Amino acid sequence: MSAVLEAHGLGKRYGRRWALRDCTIDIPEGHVTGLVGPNGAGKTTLLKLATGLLEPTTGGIDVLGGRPAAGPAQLARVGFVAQDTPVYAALTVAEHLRLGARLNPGWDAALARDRIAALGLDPGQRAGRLSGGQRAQLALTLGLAKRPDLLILDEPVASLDPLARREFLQGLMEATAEHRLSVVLSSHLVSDLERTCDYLIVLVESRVQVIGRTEDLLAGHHRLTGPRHDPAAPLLDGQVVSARHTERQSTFVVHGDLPGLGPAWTASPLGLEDLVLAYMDHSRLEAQR
Ligand SMILES: Nc1ncnc2c1ncn2[C@@H]1O[C@H](COP(=O)(O)OP(=O)(O)OP(=O)(O)O)[C@@H](O)[C@H]1O
Repeated sequence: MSAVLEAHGLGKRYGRRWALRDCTIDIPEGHVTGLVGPNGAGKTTLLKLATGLLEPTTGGIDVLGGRPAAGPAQLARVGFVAQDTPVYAALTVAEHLRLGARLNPGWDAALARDRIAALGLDPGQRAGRLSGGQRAQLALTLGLAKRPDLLILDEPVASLDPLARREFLQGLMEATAEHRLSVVLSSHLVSDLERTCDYLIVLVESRVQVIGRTEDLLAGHHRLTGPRHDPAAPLLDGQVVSARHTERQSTFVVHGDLPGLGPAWTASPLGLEDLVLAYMDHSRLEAQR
């Protein structure tokens, strides 16, 4: 299966500060990939490198087997909805669709029209008068009607209320199921991605912490809980993602095969949010510095 996005040793520096470092990524086609990380982690930088809006300082990145924005054919295959869902405030919804038709060779006019109708948007309404959620939906419609092979969305739901968020992500999932489409979607909220994404990248402090299919990641991580300072504590060489201790108890998030556990220890599965939080754990990041 070919990669929609492949990066090796990718880095981007602004002045003396690295926004992205040593980034090695391989995303196979056909996935909805969640790019998760706190504010300032480097998510937008990675997405801009993928769309050719930025040039790498180190390493390289291929998108759909070619250099980002290498030419008209490559540009037509990648859709990008930037942060804050940019639309033209003075143009109406219908004018946006006409502009999309003029700018994109593979424009699917029926898809755009039907989606706008299904959303109940008034074609004569100026985009500046739409709500944040409606603007996001308009921007998503423009991205989908371009009929790209890869759609890149930078924090598309950040400004939406929970209901609008759910509707937006639902619309995105339906669209990806209907048209053969890979999606990379950034967010700093894991709960948004739990239902939507089947591939995950956790990016913290400019570095990729973990990447893979969500079901493999969830199957390959456990929470271990047991007594603190236990001489019979499990051997966890190199497996610990995060460690928390109270006076009496230790809790570890570990990856890989479960070690042998003494009777005082329990292992339990992790949810996606716990997994992401473990990789964001501050003490883990301290150790990387
Ligand atoms: N044009 C720029 N000039 C200098 N530094 C920048 C520039 N753009 C981003 N940075 C820095 O690079 C780092 C990564 O920024 P980036 O926007 O990629 O993060 P992010 O994960 O998308 O954050 P957010 O969730 O807040 O959007 C930050 O420390 C940011 O301050």
